[in-house]
Amino acid sequence: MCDKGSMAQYTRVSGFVGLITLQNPPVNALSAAVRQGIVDMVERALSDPIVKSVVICGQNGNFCGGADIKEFGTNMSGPPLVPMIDAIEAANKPVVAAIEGSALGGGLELALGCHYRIAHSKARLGLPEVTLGLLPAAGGTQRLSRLIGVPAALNLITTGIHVTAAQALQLGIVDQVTDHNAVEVAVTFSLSVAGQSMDARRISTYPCPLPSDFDALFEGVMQKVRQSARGAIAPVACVQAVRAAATLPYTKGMEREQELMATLFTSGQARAQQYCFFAQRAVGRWRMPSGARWETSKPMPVHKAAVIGLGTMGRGITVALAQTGLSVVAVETQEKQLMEAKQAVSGMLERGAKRHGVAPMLDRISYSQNIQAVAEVDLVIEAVFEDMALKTEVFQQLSAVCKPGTLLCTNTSALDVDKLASEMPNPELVVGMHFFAPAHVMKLLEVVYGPRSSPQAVATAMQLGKKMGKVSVAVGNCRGFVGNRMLMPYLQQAFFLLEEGATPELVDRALEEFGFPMGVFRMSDLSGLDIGWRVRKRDELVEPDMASGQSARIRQGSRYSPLGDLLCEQGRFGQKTGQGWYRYDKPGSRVARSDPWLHSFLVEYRARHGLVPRSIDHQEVLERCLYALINEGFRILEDGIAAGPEDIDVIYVFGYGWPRHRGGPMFYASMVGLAKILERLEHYQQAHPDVPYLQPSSLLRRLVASDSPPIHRWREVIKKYQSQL
Ligand SMILES: CC/C=C\C/C=C/C(=O)SCCNC(=O)CCNC(=O)[C@H](O)C(C)(C)COP(=O)(O)OP(=O)(O)OC[C@H]1O[C@@H](n2cnc3c(N)ncnc32)[C@H](O)[C@@H]1OP(=O)(O)O
Repeated sequence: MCDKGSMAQYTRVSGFVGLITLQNPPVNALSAAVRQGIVDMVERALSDPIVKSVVICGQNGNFCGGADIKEFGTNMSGPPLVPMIDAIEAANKPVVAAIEGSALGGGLELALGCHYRIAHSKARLGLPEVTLGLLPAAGGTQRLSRLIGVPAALNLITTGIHVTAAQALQLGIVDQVTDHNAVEVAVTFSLSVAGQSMDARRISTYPCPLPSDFDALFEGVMQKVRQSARGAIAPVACVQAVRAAATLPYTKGMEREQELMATLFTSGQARAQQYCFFAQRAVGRWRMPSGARWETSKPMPVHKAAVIGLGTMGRGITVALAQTGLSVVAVETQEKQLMEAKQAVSGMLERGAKRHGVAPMLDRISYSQNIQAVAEVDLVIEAVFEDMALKTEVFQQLSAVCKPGTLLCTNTSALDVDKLASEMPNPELVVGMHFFAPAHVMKLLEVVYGPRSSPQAVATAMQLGKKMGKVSVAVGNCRGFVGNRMLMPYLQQAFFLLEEGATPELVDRALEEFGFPMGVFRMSDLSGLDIGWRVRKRDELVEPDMASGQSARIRQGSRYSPLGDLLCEQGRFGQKTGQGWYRYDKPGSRVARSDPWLHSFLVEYRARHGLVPRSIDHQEVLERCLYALINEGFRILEDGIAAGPEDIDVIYVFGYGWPRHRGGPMFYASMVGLAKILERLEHYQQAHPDVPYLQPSSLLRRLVASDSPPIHRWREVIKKYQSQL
């Protein structure tokens, strides 16, 4: 007996069991139609005298990915989740959740309303609402706290982590884990408990186990959450909701959960985080200006890969490749460096394996000092020193050694990928794979294509990035690609602000209060001031052109601040030398302390250049640094280097610490209002006419002239703009 009409299919199985199957591919999200289906089918099962028990499962081996995120922000119709789940819990016949695939968010909340939960061993469970700027408001905060206790519930709900079935069993979230067909196991089990009272299985009736150090626990968690959330409101609301579970009766706790959710639901932060969710998925659907795109470009199979150069980046890339299960040939010509790298890579793999409870992939890697060892690999990632001549030489050797068709990737962060490709006999096989340090940890990968890169090469690098657990974004080739190119105006404005009267502390505080984990100066100290210095030297910016009679603060016709160069000349390279924009207790220390030397240096510098310091507030810091960065983002879109604003936003959220609850720079611009961004850029450009980065981009002007359409419609304007160029 079967009813296939709705988005929750009803079947009677084993004679007496009502089986309700959620049907909303790909993740069986709880859309209005699915909720209606569940309500109807539960009612039907409970009113059918033949049915003794009920099992709820999801189609295609996937229980439920939670509420339908696409419905948020629309006029939500259909039955609400809370009464639907309450009705399941109140049922007088046993209801068993058969969890395969994912039970996330509203999906897990639905399962918590059931009387029993049986999970397949490969299932994953969690309440990730916090990552969407929300909280689990279908009773999740109230039921989970009662079921597994406050500390464990706080951990799951404030971080949004997914746990494995085995972990869920240990925590007490599920009652049984099986390697067999979870639906069949659940059906058999449901019959074994048919006829029994379910009173003891209704989680909402459980008392919430209170930890002895209750106040200290909440205080500690709240402090931790506030520190790591950097202004995000959802994690704080999650703690408040769990506290309500611990201190209030269930119905009152539910009222508090709803109240907190109401504030989050309509917040700009929730919009930003939900935008990020979809943007992260949208970047996988890449397209190149040539028209080549993800659906029509088939990746090449990659079984064996090589890494050339085992410095910091090469080591991280080797680890990341080995962790995906690939065979890796790691090449380093310097013997000492090779020995050190072997040790470091083994350590990283062992630590990673321990953390994830898996075997370290040490035997996946073979080391060599000889580039000939890469002859049989399918793909090479070059990670040698950032020098064009050296990279060209390595690539030429690779072309001679590798089997035909091997993909040649460079991990350059700044050099011209197309120029490198043009030196090769097969330029179509060359792409950039720009990893971020540490490469085995950081989620972002920029896949850089030039005009000669083949769609297949891009598809292969994108797919490999995905396998490595990266968020891969395909971008065009230009100076700094997307991320570093946008960083240039941001850094430049920060330097100018120091010249005009700000301190590194003031600038960093403004940016950290905005939500960055580190302000620009603390970040520069961490990465090393010498890196930018080397680039500026290569660009011949460091030496003033006295012959031209121009000021020491003008280079190549534009305003320039030599502050960073002057610090480097003093050997102040940041944390590694114990001094940079801040001072550190010793080289390598991480705690940045205010440095009186630096403050006097700034005073002298301003006096020497006739600069009269003025008071600068946080608003000016944010507008100058962030709007200049955003302006460059518009230029990148104009140039077709990024396909859409989502690509830029994903790069900034996953690679540059842009706070997720602000959605990325381009989303932030859309929230601030494009007309306001334009007006402020024009204002600052008038005040600083010698700064080209403050000149508003034509695309920004065009968007404002087109009534500032919402961000999802920018691509149409960009397309029109580009077709008119
Ligand atoms: C009124 C509210 C009351 C109560 C609170 C309840 C709130 C919630 O439940 S909020 C939702 C909580 N759930 C999640 O956050 C889970 C989100 N999804 C995922 O983490 C993953 O999609 C997955 C682990 C479930 C599957 O991963 P994977 O197999 O890698 O697939 P994709 O991520 O690429 O997703 C495929 C496809 O499905 C879309 N999608 C996924 N989840 C949802 C969802 N909950 N609602 C709507 N759409 C969803 C996803 O966007 C992909 O489609 P596109 O490529 O077109 O974007």
